Amino acid sequence: MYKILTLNNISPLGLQRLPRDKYEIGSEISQPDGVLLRSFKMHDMDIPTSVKAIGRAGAGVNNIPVDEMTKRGVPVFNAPGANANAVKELVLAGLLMASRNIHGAMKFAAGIQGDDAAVSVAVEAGKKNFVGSELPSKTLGVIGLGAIGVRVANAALSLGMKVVGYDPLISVQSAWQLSSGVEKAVSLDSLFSQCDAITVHVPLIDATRGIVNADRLKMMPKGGIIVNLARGGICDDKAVLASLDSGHTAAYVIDFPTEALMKHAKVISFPHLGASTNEAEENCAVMVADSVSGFLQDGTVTNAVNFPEAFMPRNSGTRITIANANVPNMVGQISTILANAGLNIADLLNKSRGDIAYTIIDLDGDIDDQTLESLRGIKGVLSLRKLPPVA
Ligand SMILES: NC(=O)C1=CN([C@@H]2O[C@H](COP(=O)(O)OP(=O)(O)OC[C@H]3O[C@@H](n4cnc5c(N)ncnc54)[C@H](O)[C@@H]3O)[C@@H](O)[C@H]2O)C=CC1
Ligand SMILES: O=C(O)C(=O)COP(=O)(O)O
Repeated sequence: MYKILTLNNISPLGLQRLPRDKYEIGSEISQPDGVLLRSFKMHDMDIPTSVKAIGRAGAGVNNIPVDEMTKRGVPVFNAPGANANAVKELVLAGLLMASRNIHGAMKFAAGIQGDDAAVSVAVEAGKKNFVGSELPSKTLGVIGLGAIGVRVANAALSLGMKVVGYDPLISVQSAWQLSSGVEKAVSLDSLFSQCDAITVHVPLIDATRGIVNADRLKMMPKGGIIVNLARGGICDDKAVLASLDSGHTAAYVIDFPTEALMKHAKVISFPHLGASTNEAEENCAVMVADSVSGFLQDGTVTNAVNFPEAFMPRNSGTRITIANANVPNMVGQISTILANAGLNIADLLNKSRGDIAYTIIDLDGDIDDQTLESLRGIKGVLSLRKLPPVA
């Protein structure tokens, strides 16, 4: 029986992938084998040593101590692209709300009092205060061309916008999906100087913290729009507020409001709603439940942010999986210990990613505790699991 601790509500469709005869799931589980979560902040949590896998039903993993888990040999899975369409749609909504002054106009309409005739007079008199502008002929800058950024860039093109993208680390898959109509910015400064609206779709990491700052906001033409549905901290909020107050920036759309942002008339605040659609919640939960169960039951690795992809079909024997430092002669030491124990390797897969390597070994026979301890004792081994033969 595997024990799964949930730290947020996870869509039932995802939890159904973990059958009750094999999984005990709950928010109060002690000594869990796996953890499923969304935005719960795990940094201050004492993560039990029983945890073998963590599954983030979403994209961003800045709420998880990934480096610490890597040192423990614990994979952290996420759900790449599973909520990207949901975020894209809210970005477009935010862009339209800002460019058509919908936020202020709705507040005005909701505040009108009187009978139908009075309402009609107020509507016709008041609408001139909310004149907006249309998207075609405007230039959108997209920072980060991953699952979300590519979808936003392609959608903005189809709405008639000129689109400029910036992502020095763009993946081959994203490059394939990106419309050829999206122009490449040579630098962030160049992107800011040519864009009427800018949207960020990068993870919050040291390199991206504060990339939208006072100097860059000044490079934008007057009346610009900033959209941040990625993470608080990617934009320097104080600088954005100052730019809104000076009249240089027209609107700031944010999915991570703060007290100061929420009070500001030119800020459109959403309550971290980007991924909150039924479809995205289901997609994320299913994807990450499959990854976590694949790892717990078979030691396979799909969509981990800190482990190499690793899949080897299961034969009927005992399987061992080992995460270790990516240094020479680890497989040599492992196979020597197995050979000395008289164990034949039926199949073996060894993959590496950065500082970590991961090995799956199917054995012809069973492995005893002493041999497992010898393997654990190899310098550089971070975690080792023995998976019973498939029934
Ligand atoms: N508001 C919400 O509910 C949601 C927010 N997000 C946020 O959006 C972020 C992006 O999500 P996805 O597009 O799914 O991730 P992704 O991993 O597919 O794309 C991120 C892109 O950022 C690029 N990048 C990394 N560092 C960069 C840098 N310094 N400059 C420019 N580009 C850089 C990467 O090369 C990659 O192409 C997530 O990390 C998360 O923080 C994601 C989903 C929902
Ligand atoms: O996937 C992400 O990065 C998100 O920010 C979504 O967060 P949530 O799952 O809605 O708490």
